[in-house]
Amino acid sequence: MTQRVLFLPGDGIGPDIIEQARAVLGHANERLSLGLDFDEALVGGAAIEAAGTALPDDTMSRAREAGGILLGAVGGPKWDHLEMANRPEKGLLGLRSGLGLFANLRPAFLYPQLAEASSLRPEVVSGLDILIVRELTGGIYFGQPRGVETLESGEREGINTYRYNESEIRRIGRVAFESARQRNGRLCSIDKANVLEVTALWREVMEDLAREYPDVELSHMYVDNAAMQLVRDPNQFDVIVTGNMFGDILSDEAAMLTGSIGMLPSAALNESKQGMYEPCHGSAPDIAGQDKANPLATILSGAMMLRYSFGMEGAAGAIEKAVQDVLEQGLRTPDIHFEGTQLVGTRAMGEAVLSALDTHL
Ligand SMILES: NC(=O)c1ccc[n+]([C@@H]2O[C@H](COP(=O)([O-])OP(=O)(O)OC[C@H]3O[C@@H](n4cnc5c(N)ncnc54)[C@H](O)[C@@H]3O)[C@@H](O)[C@H]2O)c1
Ligand SMILES: CC(C)[C@H](C(=O)O)[C@@H](O)C(=O)O
Ligand SMILES: [Mg+2]
Repeated sequence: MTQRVLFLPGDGIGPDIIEQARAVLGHANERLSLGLDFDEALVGGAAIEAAGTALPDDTMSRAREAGGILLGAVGGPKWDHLEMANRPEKGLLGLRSGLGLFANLRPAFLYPQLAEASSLRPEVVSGLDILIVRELTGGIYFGQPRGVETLESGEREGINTYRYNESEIRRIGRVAFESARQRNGRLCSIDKANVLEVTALWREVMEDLAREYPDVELSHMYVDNAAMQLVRDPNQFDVIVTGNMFGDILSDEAAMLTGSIGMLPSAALNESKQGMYEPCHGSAPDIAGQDKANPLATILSGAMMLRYSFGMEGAAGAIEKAVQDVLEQGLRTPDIHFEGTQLVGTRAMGEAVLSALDTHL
């Protein structure tokens, strides 16, 4: 059976890193006869330039047809104005909500070879393996009303609304409890229940769900403390579940524990496990087109796609082992480079993964 993969390179370093991930997936596809069929479409600033909108209908319909989507990154100073880009119905947010991709899995895993690149001391971060489960289609990103209004005084007021209903909380909670069950049985729900009603409800629903998962140990933590605990003693966490905005912020923080934002892959899944996969970082306009971006988060996102959307565990594992090999060889893009390792560019890193892959297929 043929499986359609849609590549959405997007903006900035997006095309640089997607080129490498596409080559790696293409190689695995050929060698293992995976039956993947590749498609590509425009999103973000590239789509605004070509079609006048960040999420053209053509892209959306091809996204609906794809079994898995691999996105590079979107955005840049020219397009970040809210009217153009990150509206609930446009660009990346439009893709996420249009496809119902509510469950965002962001694994922060420290490859032992990168301990010295971590922002934390090796002994504090050694063995790090955390899964952040972020709700992705609700919360303050999507709540209505929103906008900027002019008050009677003539002054303007910006409005966003933080809301979650019980079923939204329950369905992301289930994903998190199930993940914790398959891992080490520990789940920490992160909220601001001492201040925000919506997250007090979040906590109540998580407590309710915990009764169905007696084998999972549920704890709760306020988000400010969690931000601190992540850099004090990150190994206390196994699975974390949290809302859209807290998850966005905490996952960038967790990325630095693994060495770089360029190491953190992600999966965004809907109820039928259709998925969009992307590195957690952005379009990095400061290094775009300079052969400096780390392509590993994107390549690892490709591996997550093979695993979650297509059930191709063998091929996914082989890509992950190939990434481990190139790190073992000492190859490093600038973001994870340290003394005694070999500085390489985006292309050389991608090519090295591709060569290493052969030994695992
Ligand atoms: N999922 C996405 O597409 C996504 C995510 C975050 C930000 N953005 C967008 O990206 C643009 C830039 O945002 P930003 O600067 O806040 O965040 P960013 O993640 O693009 O960059 C932050 C810093 O991390 C570095 N960096 C990011 N990815 C890297 C990689 N793979 N290898 C090496 N270094 C890397 C950048 O060079 C920069 O110094 C904005 O338009 C923003 O809206 C998009
Ligand atoms: C670009 C932006 C809309 C996005 C988010 O906030 O979800 C990004 O930061 C991410 O982490 O994927
Ligand atoms: Mg983010």
